[in-house]
Amino acid sequence: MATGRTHRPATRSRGIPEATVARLPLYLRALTALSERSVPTVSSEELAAAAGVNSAKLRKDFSYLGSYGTRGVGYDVEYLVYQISRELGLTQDWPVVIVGIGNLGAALANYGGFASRGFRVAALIDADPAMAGKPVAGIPVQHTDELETIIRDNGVSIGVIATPAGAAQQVCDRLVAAGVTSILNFAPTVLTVPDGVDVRKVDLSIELQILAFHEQRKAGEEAAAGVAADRAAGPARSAAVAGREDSATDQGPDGDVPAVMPA
Ligand SMILES: NC(=O)c1ccc[n+]([C@@H]2O[C@H](COP(=O)([O-])OP(=O)(O)OC[C@H]3O[C@@H](n4cnc5c(N)ncnc54)[C@H](O)[C@@H]3O)[C@@H](O)[C@H]2O)c1
Repeated sequence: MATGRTHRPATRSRGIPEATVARLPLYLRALTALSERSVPTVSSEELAAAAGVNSAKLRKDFSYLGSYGTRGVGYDVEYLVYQISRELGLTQDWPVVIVGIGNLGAALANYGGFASRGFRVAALIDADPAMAGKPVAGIPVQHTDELETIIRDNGVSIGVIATPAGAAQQVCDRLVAAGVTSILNFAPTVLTVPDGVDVRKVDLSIELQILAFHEQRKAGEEAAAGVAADRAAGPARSAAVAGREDSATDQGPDGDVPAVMPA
Protein backbone atom coordinates (compact mmCIF):
# COMPACT_ATOMS: atom_id res chain seq x y z
CA MET A 1 0.00 0.00 0.00
CA ALA A 2 2.90 2.27 0.56
CA THR A 3 3.05 5.20 -1.94
CA GLY A 4 5.39 8.11 -2.45
CA ARG A 5 9.01 8.65 -3.19
CA THR A 6 12.29 8.24 -1.51
CA HIS A 7 14.72 11.11 -1.91
CA ARG A 8 17.20 8.99 -3.85
CA PRO A 9 18.49 8.75 -7.40
CA ALA A 10 16.58 6.39 -9.75
CA THR A 11 19.36 3.80 -9.46
CA ARG A 12 20.76 2.79 -6.11
CA SER A 13 24.48 2.59 -5.56
CA ARG A 14 24.52 -1.20 -5.90
CA GLY A 15 23.01 -0.93 -9.37
CA ILE A 16 19.46 -2.06 -8.61
CA PRO A 17 16.94 0.40 -10.09
CA GLU A 18 14.53 2.02 -7.64
CA ALA A 19 11.58 0.59 -9.62
CA THR A 20 12.96 -2.92 -9.07
CA VAL A 21 13.38 -2.23 -5.35
CA ALA A 22 9.73 -1.12 -5.24
CA ARG A 23 8.64 -4.46 -6.76
CA LEU A 24 10.74 -6.67 -4.46
CA PRO A 25 8.18 -6.50 -1.61
CA LEU A 26 5.47 -7.62 -4.07
CA TYR A 27 7.53 -10.68 -5.04
CA LEU A 28 8.31 -11.36 -1.41
CA ARG A 29 4.64 -11.27 -0.43
CA ALA A 30 3.74 -13.72 -3.20
CA LEU A 31 6.72 -15.97 -2.41
CA THR A 32 5.91 -15.98 1.31
CA ALA A 33 2.39 -17.20 0.49
CA LEU A 34 3.88 -20.00 -1.65
CA SER A 35 6.37 -20.87 1.08
CA GLU A 36 3.55 -21.11 3.65
CA ARG A 37 1.88 -23.64 1.33
CA SER A 38 5.21 -25.54 1.08
CA VAL A 39 5.40 -24.96 -2.69
CA PRO A 40 9.07 -25.74 -3.57
CA THR A 41 9.48 -24.04 -6.96
CA VAL A 42 7.62 -21.50 -9.05
CA SER A 43 7.82 -20.43 -12.69
CA SER A 44 8.38 -16.79 -13.58
CA GLU A 45 4.89 -16.68 -15.16
CA GLU A 46 3.17 -18.03 -12.02
CA LEU A 47 5.09 -15.75 -9.72
CA ALA A 48 4.55 -12.73 -11.98
CA ALA A 49 0.80 -13.40 -11.98
CA ALA A 50 0.76 -13.80 -8.18
CA ALA A 51 2.70 -10.56 -7.72
CA GLY A 52 0.68 -8.67 -10.36
CA VAL A 53 3.79 -7.93 -12.44
CA ASN A 54 4.73 -8.63 -16.07
CA SER A 55 6.89 -11.80 -16.27
CA ALA A 56 9.61 -10.27 -18.50
CA LYS A 57 9.95 -7.48 -15.95
CA LEU A 58 10.19 -10.07 -13.17
CA ARG A 59 13.01 -11.95 -14.93
CA LYS A 60 14.86 -8.68 -15.46
CA ASP A 61 14.36 -7.72 -11.80
CA PHE A 62 15.68 -11.09 -10.62
CA SER A 63 18.71 -10.80 -12.88
CA TYR A 64 19.79 -7.83 -10.71
CA LEU A 65 19.77 -10.22 -7.77
CA GLY A 66 21.84 -12.74 -9.75
CA SER A 67 18.86 -15.12 -9.72
CA TYR A 68 18.04 -16.72 -13.05
CA GLY A 69 15.98 -19.78 -12.10
CA THR A 70 16.37 -23.19 -13.74
CA ARG A 71 14.91 -23.86 -17.16
CA GLY A 72 11.92 -26.20 -16.89
CA VAL A 73 11.95 -26.01 -13.07
CA GLY A 74 11.63 -22.33 -12.26
CA TYR A 75 12.80 -20.54 -9.15
CA ASP A 76 13.49 -22.14 -5.79
CA VAL A 77 10.90 -20.47 -3.52
CA GLU A 78 12.83 -20.66 -0.23
CA TYR A 79 16.05 -19.42 -1.75
CA LEU A 80 14.30 -16.52 -3.45
CA VAL A 81 12.59 -15.56 -0.16
CA TYR A 82 16.03 -15.49 1.44
CA GLN A 83 17.64 -13.57 -1.44
CA ILE A 84 14.94 -10.89 -1.58
CA SER A 85 14.77 -10.57 2.22
CA ARG A 86 18.53 -10.10 2.30
CA GLU A 87 18.41 -7.52 -0.49
CA LEU A 88 15.68 -5.59 1.31
CA GLY A 89 17.62 -5.73 4.58
CA LEU A 90 14.94 -7.84 6.26
CA THR A 91 17.27 -10.50 7.60
CA GLN A 92 17.95 -8.13 10.49
CA ASP A 93 15.57 -6.70 13.07
CA TRP A 94 14.50 -3.06 12.53
CA PRO A 95 13.23 -1.25 15.61
CA VAL A 96 10.72 1.47 14.66
CA VAL A 97 9.03 4.21 16.66
CA ILE A 98 5.55 5.51 15.97
CA VAL A 99 4.96 9.17 16.85
CA GLY A 100 1.36 10.34 17.29
CA ILE A 101 -0.75 7.66 18.95
CA GLY A 102 -4.25 8.75 17.96
CA ASN A 103 -6.65 6.75 15.80
CA LEU A 104 -4.08 5.95 13.13
CA GLY A 105 -1.02 5.53 15.34
CA ALA A 106 -2.92 3.11 17.58
CA ALA A 107 -4.15 1.13 14.55
CA LEU A 108 -0.58 0.92 13.25
CA ALA A 109 0.69 -0.17 16.66
CA ASN A 110 -1.90 -2.94 16.68
CA TYR A 111 -1.02 -4.10 13.16
CA GLY A 112 0.64 -7.52 13.41
CA GLY A 113 2.15 -7.29 9.93
CA PHE A 114 5.12 -5.18 11.04
CA ALA A 115 6.56 -7.67 13.52
CA SER A 116 6.09 -10.62 11.18
CA ARG A 117 8.21 -8.75 8.60
CA GLY A 118 11.02 -7.89 10.99
CA PHE A 119 9.84 -4.45 12.11
CA ARG A 120 9.66 -4.33 15.87
CA VAL A 121 7.70 -1.45 17.39
CA ALA A 122 10.27 -0.24 19.91
CA ALA A 123 8.22 2.67 21.27
CA LEU A 124 5.02 4.66 20.93
CA ILE A 125 5.43 8.40 21.43
CA ASP A 126 2.80 11.10 21.89
CA ALA A 127 2.77 14.75 22.97
CA ASP A 128 -0.37 14.39 25.10
CA PRO A 129 0.72 14.05 28.75
CA ALA A 130 -2.56 12.30 29.54
CA MET A 131 -1.54 9.41 27.32
CA ALA A 132 1.86 8.83 28.92
CA GLY A 133 2.07 5.37 30.46
CA LYS A 134 -1.19 4.15 28.93
CA PRO A 135 -0.71 0.87 27.08
CA VAL A 136 -1.58 0.66 23.39
CA ALA A 137 -1.13 -2.75 21.78
CA GLY A 138 0.54 -3.75 25.04
CA ILE A 139 3.19 -1.00 24.82
CA PRO A 140 3.07 1.97 27.22
CA VAL A 141 2.93 5.30 25.39
CA GLN A 142 5.89 7.57 26.14
CA HIS A 143 5.92 11.35 26.14
CA THR A 144 7.68 13.29 23.35
CA ASP A 145 10.08 14.73 25.96
CA GLU A 146 11.73 11.30 25.87
CA LEU A 147 11.94 11.06 22.08
CA GLU A 148 15.72 11.59 21.76
CA THR A 149 16.55 9.15 24.57
CA ILE A 150 14.22 6.50 23.11
CA ILE A 151 15.81 6.77 19.66
CA ARG A 152 19.33 6.57 21.05
CA ASP A 153 18.72 3.76 23.53
CA ASN A 154 16.92 1.55 21.00
CA GLY A 155 19.17 2.30 18.01
CA VAL A 156 16.10 3.35 16.02
CA SER A 157 16.66 4.35 12.39
CA ILE A 158 13.05 4.20 11.14
CA GLY A 159 10.35 6.55 12.41
CA VAL A 160 6.64 6.55 11.59
CA ILE A 161 4.82 9.89 11.80
CA ALA A 162 1.09 9.80 12.52
CA THR A 163 0.64 13.23 14.06
CA PRO A 164 -1.58 16.03 12.71
CA ALA A 165 -0.03 17.70 9.65
CA GLY A 166 0.88 20.84 11.58
CA ALA A 167 3.17 18.94 13.95
CA ALA A 168 4.78 16.60 11.40
CA GLN A 169 7.75 18.73 10.29
CA GLN A 170 8.78 19.52 13.84
CA VAL A 171 8.49 15.83 14.79
CA CYS A 172 10.47 14.92 11.68
CA ASP A 173 13.24 17.40 12.57
CA ARG A 174 13.54 15.95 16.06
CA LEU A 175 13.61 12.38 14.77
CA VAL A 176 16.31 13.23 12.24
CA ALA A 177 18.40 15.19 14.76
CA ALA A 178 18.20 12.18 17.07
CA GLY A 179 19.57 9.85 14.38
CA VAL A 180 16.55 8.56 12.44
CA THR A 181 17.40 8.23 8.74
CA SER A 182 14.16 6.77 7.32
CA ILE A 183 10.69 8.18 7.82
CA LEU A 184 7.29 6.81 6.92
CA ASN A 185 4.97 9.80 6.89
CA PHE A 186 1.21 9.44 7.19
CA ALA A 187 0.54 13.13 7.84
CA PRO A 188 -0.79 14.98 4.80
CA THR A 189 2.17 17.31 4.40
CA VAL A 190 5.43 17.38 2.48
CA LEU A 191 8.41 16.96 4.78
CA THR A 192 11.77 18.60 4.24
CA VAL A 193 14.73 16.43 5.20
CA PRO A 194 18.50 16.65 4.77
CA ASP A 195 20.39 14.48 2.25
CA GLY A 196 20.73 10.90 3.34
CA VAL A 197 17.27 10.74 4.93
CA ASP A 198 14.62 8.73 3.09
CA VAL A 199 10.98 9.74 3.34
CA ARG A 200 8.08 7.68 2.11
CA LYS A 201 4.59 9.04 2.24
CA VAL A 202 1.37 7.09 2.60
CA ASP A 203 -1.80 8.92 1.69
CA LEU A 204 -4.92 6.82 1.26
CA SER A 205 -6.95 9.81 0.07
CA ILE A 206 -4.51 10.25 -2.83
CA GLU A 207 -4.99 6.57 -3.71
CA LEU A 208 -8.77 7.08 -3.66
CA GLN A 209 -8.45 10.16 -5.86
CA ILE A 210 -6.46 8.15 -8.41
CA LEU A 211 -9.14 5.44 -8.33
CA ALA A 212 -11.80 8.12 -8.80
CA PHE A 213 -9.92 9.37 -11.87
CA HIS A 214 -9.91 5.87 -13.37
CA GLU A 215 -13.55 5.27 -12.45
CA GLN A 216 -14.47 8.52 -14.20
CA ARG A 217 -12.50 7.54 -17.30
CA LYS A 218 -14.05 4.03 -17.37
CA ALA A 219 -17.53 5.54 -17.14
CA GLY A 220 -16.69 7.87 -20.03
CA GLU A 221 -15.31 5.04 -22.15
CA GLU A 222 -18.33 2.82 -21.48
CA ALA A 223 -20.73 5.59 -22.37
CA ALA A 224 -18.75 6.38 -25.55
CA ALA A 225 -18.72 2.68 -26.49
CA GLY A 226 -22.50 2.56 -26.01
CA VAL A 227 -23.02 5.50 -28.34
CA ALA A 228 -20.70 3.96 -30.97
CA ALA A 229 -22.66 0.67 -30.79
CA ASP A 230 -25.94 2.54 -31.10
CA ARG A 231 -24.69 4.44 -34.15
CA ALA A 232 -23.50 1.19 -35.76
CA ALA A 233 -26.99 -0.29 -35.21
CA GLY A 234 -28.52 1.97 -37.89
CA PRO A 235 -30.26 5.30 -38.52
CA ALA A 236 -33.58 4.48 -36.83
CA ARG A 237 -31.80 3.36 -33.67
CA SER A 238 -29.49 6.38 -33.86
CA ALA A 239 -32.47 8.70 -34.04
CA ALA A 240 -33.94 7.07 -30.96
CA VAL A 241 -30.61 7.40 -29.17
CA ALA A 242 -30.27 11.01 -30.28
CA GLY A 243 -33.63 11.72 -28.70
CA ARG A 244 -32.45 10.11 -25.48
CA GLU A 245 -29.15 12.01 -25.55
CA ASP A 246 -30.99 15.27 -25.96
CA SER A 247 -33.28 14.58 -23.04
CA ALA A 248 -33.10 17.18 -20.33
CA THR A 249 -32.39 14.66 -17.57
CA ASP A 250 -29.46 12.83 -19.25
CA GLN A 251 -30.60 9.69 -17.48
CA GLY A 252 -29.25 6.25 -18.31
CA PRO A 253 -31.45 3.27 -19.20
CA ASP A 254 -32.09 2.51 -15.54
CA GLY A 255 -32.95 6.09 -14.74
CA ASP A 256 -29.47 6.68 -13.26
CA VAL A 257 -27.43 9.76 -14.10
CA PRO A 258 -24.00 8.88 -15.50
CA ALA A 259 -21.21 10.84 -13.82
CA VAL A 260 -19.45 11.33 -17.16
CA MET A 261 -21.49 11.87 -20.32
CA PRO A 262 -19.93 11.11 -23.73
CA ALA A 263 -18.53 14.19 -25.44
N1 LIG B 1 -2.04 8.64 5.21
C1 LIG B 1 -3.28 8.26 5.34
O1 LIG B 1 -3.83 7.59 4.53
C2 LIG B 1 -4.00 8.76 6.55
C3 LIG B 1 -5.17 8.16 6.99
C4 LIG B 1 -5.74 8.64 8.16
C5 LIG B 1 -5.15 9.71 8.84
N2 LIG B 1 -4.02 10.27 8.34
C6 LIG B 1 -3.31 11.36 9.03
O2 LIG B 1 -2.67 10.79 10.17
C7 LIG B 1 -2.57 11.76 11.18
C8 LIG B 1 -3.20 11.22 12.45
O3 LIG B 1 -4.59 11.00 12.26
P1 LIG B 1 -5.48 10.51 13.48
O4 LIG B 1 -6.85 10.31 12.98
O5 LIG B 1 -4.79 9.37 14.17
O6 LIG B 1 -5.42 11.80 14.42
P2 LIG B 1 -5.63 11.87 15.98
O7 LIG B 1 -5.99 13.28 16.29
O8 LIG B 1 -6.51 10.78 16.46
O9 LIG B 1 -4.15 11.57 16.58
C9 LIG B 1 -3.08 12.44 16.49
C10 LIG B 1 -2.17 12.18 17.70
O10 LIG B 1 -0.97 12.92 17.52
C11 LIG B 1 -0.60 13.46 18.77
N3 LIG B 1 0.26 14.61 18.57
C12 LIG B 1 -0.06 15.87 18.21
N4 LIG B 1 1.05 16.63 18.10
C13 LIG B 1 2.09 15.83 18.39
C14 LIG B 1 3.49 16.04 18.46
N5 LIG B 1 4.05 17.23 18.20
N6 LIG B 1 4.28 14.99 18.81
C15 LIG B 1 3.73 13.78 19.06
N7 LIG B 1 2.41 13.53 19.03
C16 LIG B 1 1.60 14.54 18.69
C17 LIG B 1 -1.92 13.80 19.46
O11 LIG B 1 -1.80 13.90 20.86
C18 LIG B 1 -2.78 12.61 19.02
O12 LIG B 1 -2.72 11.55 19.95
C19 LIG B 1 -3.25 13.02 10.64
O13 LIG B 1 -2.26 13.85 10.09
C20 LIG B 1 -4.17 12.48 9.55
O14 LIG B 1 -4.43 13.44 8.56
C21 LIG B 1 -3.44 9.80 7.24
